[in-house]
Amino acid sequence: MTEATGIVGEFFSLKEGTDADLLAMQCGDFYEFFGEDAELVSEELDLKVSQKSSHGSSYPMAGVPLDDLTPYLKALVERGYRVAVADQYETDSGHAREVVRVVTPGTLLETSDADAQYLAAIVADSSAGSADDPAYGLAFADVTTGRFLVAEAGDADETLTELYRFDPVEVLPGPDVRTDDDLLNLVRERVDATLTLHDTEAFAPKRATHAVRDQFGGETVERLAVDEPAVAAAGAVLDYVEETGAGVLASMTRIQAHRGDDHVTLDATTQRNLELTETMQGEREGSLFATIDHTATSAGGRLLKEWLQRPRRSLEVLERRQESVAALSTAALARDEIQDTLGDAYDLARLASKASHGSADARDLLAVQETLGVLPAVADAVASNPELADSPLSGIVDRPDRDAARELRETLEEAIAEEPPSTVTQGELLQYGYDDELDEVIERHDEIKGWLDTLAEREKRQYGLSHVTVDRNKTDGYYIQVGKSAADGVPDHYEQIKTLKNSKRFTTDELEEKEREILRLEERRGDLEYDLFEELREEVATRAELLQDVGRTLATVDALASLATHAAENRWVKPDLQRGDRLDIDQGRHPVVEQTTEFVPNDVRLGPAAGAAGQERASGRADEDRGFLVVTGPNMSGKSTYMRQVAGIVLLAQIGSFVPAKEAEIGLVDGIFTRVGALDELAQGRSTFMVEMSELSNILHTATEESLVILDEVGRGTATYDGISIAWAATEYLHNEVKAKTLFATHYHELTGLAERLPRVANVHVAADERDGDVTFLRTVRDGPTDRSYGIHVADLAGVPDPVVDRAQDVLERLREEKAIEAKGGGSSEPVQTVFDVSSGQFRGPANADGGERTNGERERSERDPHRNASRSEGGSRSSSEGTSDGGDPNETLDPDAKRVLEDLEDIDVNETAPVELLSKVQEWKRTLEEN
Ligand SMILES: Nc1ncnc2c1ncn2[C@@H]1O[C@H](COP(=O)(O)OP(=O)(O)OP(=O)(O)O)[C@@H](O)[C@H]1O
Repeated sequence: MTEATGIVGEFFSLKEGTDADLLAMQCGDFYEFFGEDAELVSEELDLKVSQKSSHGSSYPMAGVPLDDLTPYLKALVERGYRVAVADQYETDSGHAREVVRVVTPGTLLETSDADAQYLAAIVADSSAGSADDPAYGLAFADVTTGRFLVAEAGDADETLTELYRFDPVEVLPGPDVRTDDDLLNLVRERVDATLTLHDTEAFAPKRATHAVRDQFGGETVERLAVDEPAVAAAGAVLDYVEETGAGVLASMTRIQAHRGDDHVTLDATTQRNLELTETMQGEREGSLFATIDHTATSAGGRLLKEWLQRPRRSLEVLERRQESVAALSTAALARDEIQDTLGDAYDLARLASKASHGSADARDLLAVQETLGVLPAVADAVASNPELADSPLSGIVDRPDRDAARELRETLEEAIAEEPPSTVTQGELLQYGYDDELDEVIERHDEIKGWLDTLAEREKRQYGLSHVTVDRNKTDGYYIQVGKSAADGVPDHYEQIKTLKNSKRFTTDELEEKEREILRLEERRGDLEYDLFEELREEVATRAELLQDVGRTLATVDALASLATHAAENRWVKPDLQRGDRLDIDQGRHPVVEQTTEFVPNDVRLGPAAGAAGQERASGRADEDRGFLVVTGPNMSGKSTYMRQVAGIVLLAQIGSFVPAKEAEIGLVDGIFTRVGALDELAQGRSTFMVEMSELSNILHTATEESLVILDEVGRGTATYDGISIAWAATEYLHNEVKAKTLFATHYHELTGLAERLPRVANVHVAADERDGDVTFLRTVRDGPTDRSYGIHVADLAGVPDPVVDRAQDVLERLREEKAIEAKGGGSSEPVQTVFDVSSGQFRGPANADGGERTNGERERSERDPHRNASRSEGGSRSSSEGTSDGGDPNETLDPDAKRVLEDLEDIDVNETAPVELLSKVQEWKRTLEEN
């Protein structure tokens, strides 16, 4: 195919010169795809394929009109393709074509998504970190807004954390990273980004440093104070943006270092577990962000999301935000007014990028003008409310150069027409009075237009004609149309051009001359306006930094007003932020669950007691220093919700938000770490236990004394004894070595004993009430451990058939009575594991585990109440009601499926089976019983 000549040959040779997946080549008024590209595009976008013959061969061809390329490009890039665009231009000898741009996920400007669209680069730093786990330098650029950041990560985990936080759409791995399959696989797994191999030389430190200096100024590298790999990553990103021809370098006006130290560490797992921006099921609805987002603008929403993903550690920064939120939450009317005003604002940072790229049209500049006008309106609203005027908001609205913003707004106001068209080549973009030459053209144009508008009237009067109209169309140009009845009476100088059913069309020399002039003027006006508009657009592009400043200010006010709205509408309070270890939340609630549930508030207290009388709430012991809470309670009681609520409140406090509580004192944390159930990973085919342990390992390595750690059922991915041992050891380590504030929910009641041994460990439990076999969840957290798990009750609630529930109850009671786990061998001081032989209902010691004499447990199963099953049979399943009223062996009367389930149940060794496995067993039994 590559031997094709002519236009197809040109296509293939241009395609060969680019590493893009697809090429769209301009051919006159169309962009065409040929060969395989045509087939692929037609499949993806439902385009019609035709055949193009070229020198005896035929090639598939698909095309889109010139002006329609953008939506097709967008759709292809969003499907992960990189698309090269070749434009046609005139030469002395005809046409030539050249690739002017490669559009990729990270360089697509035409996005309709409000989220940031980061392009990232990762460079390994083998001089730092260990040889097999080096440090990394990272750069993130959002071409749609011009935002540019560099960051450093100590190891691969931190790299993934940053990637997850910025959620890039395209990643450029540096030369060393390309060969690191483990890291690349993790990147692929964690972020939904296209991986692009960009020219290795662009990552070379010298070249990259040059690029960074050229773009951001001579002192940049020193100012950023980051190591070479981060600069290399930034340089590679700049090079890539330039090479792909996105043309937005002008809007990249600033580079900032994103420092982990300024932010709360939130590893990728924690961001996911806390459902910050999407739920575990991947839905936006139900996430913390969706719950608290009341922003009026897309830039405000983007900023609020960024705050959630990057909570702060600086008390000063947070207190400033809090003060603004506090002022806005009480000044309800002013807040409404500000939010209304913000409703008129457009996304200035994105408009600045479009102006730099040269794709902004007159409506975009009008949007810039209108949005610049929002700033003084917001500033006035702030100034005229004493509470807001006294808050840090006054400083925020004064931060951009307000005079420069006003001047640019006035320039645009004088220039842009009130309702400009979306095309920029056909005039009517600019106002009268903006340019003398243009004014002359407009005046002359208006004059002729006036002459044309009154021509019909004049002709009627002068020649006594009725039914005369003057109009214009593409084929006839301007014409005088006369009704049939009057058409015979037209003067001689009328020249007939067309006969219609009820009328005739004429022209005159004078009309033709005016037509020529008006066409000439229109063309002149189009050219002149385009030139003037381009100058104006360039002027706007040079003010990119100002636009970004104003955009950021409006977004900040929007995000703060959103926090204030949520606080006011949901009775949230301002937390008292402090340095130190205290965490004292009075009647806290879960920020998301409280929206849909009658929520029972709960207290939490961790860290040193204040000693004041008021601190006796949660524990009743004001003097203790508790740093580690073991949270027990029945299944479904609310343990996870309680712990997530604590993490959520701390996180909200550290973005400057109010929190769902009656009162809260919060010692700032440097990181929030969570490890919660990993059932979701099972679906991805990873070992649950392996995932659980690597997450635990990460926490034990990374958390510090100032961190908050949430562990939900660590150890349940393995057999009970292993699980308990791991949970026990992890608790000791977190308590003694790491000293992080920790909440640990567990079903291992053995762990509650740790409170006796470790001074800062305390037990709390989520209470449930059991009366006559019915369990009521109270959702209240109380001090002390719980004694039971009520798991069987939950199995019952979930619809597990009665015989299974009853049998489980039976086994449980026996285990309790016989204290199986605590049993000791006869006379020996060594603990001996005892096996409960479910078929005989007896306990056996290890020596005779194969069926010998029993050493523990005297009571025979037959001694037990044989009617137990019958007592639950009312309304129960068929097998239970058939079974047990005659006092014989209940199993005898069961059908074969139910028997098989019971046999299975008997075979299973509860202590040596992972809970997850048990759960799937129960599901299998349930299915078997339901099917018959
Ligand atoms: N304080 C509360 N007020 C009202 N509803 C609550 C409260 N806490 C939890 N719930 C609700 O109770 C249900 C169970 O909560 P959760 O999942 O936290 O229980 P759990 O004890 O962690 O369960 P398991 O041990 O089975 O994992 C959820 O539907 C939750 O919305």
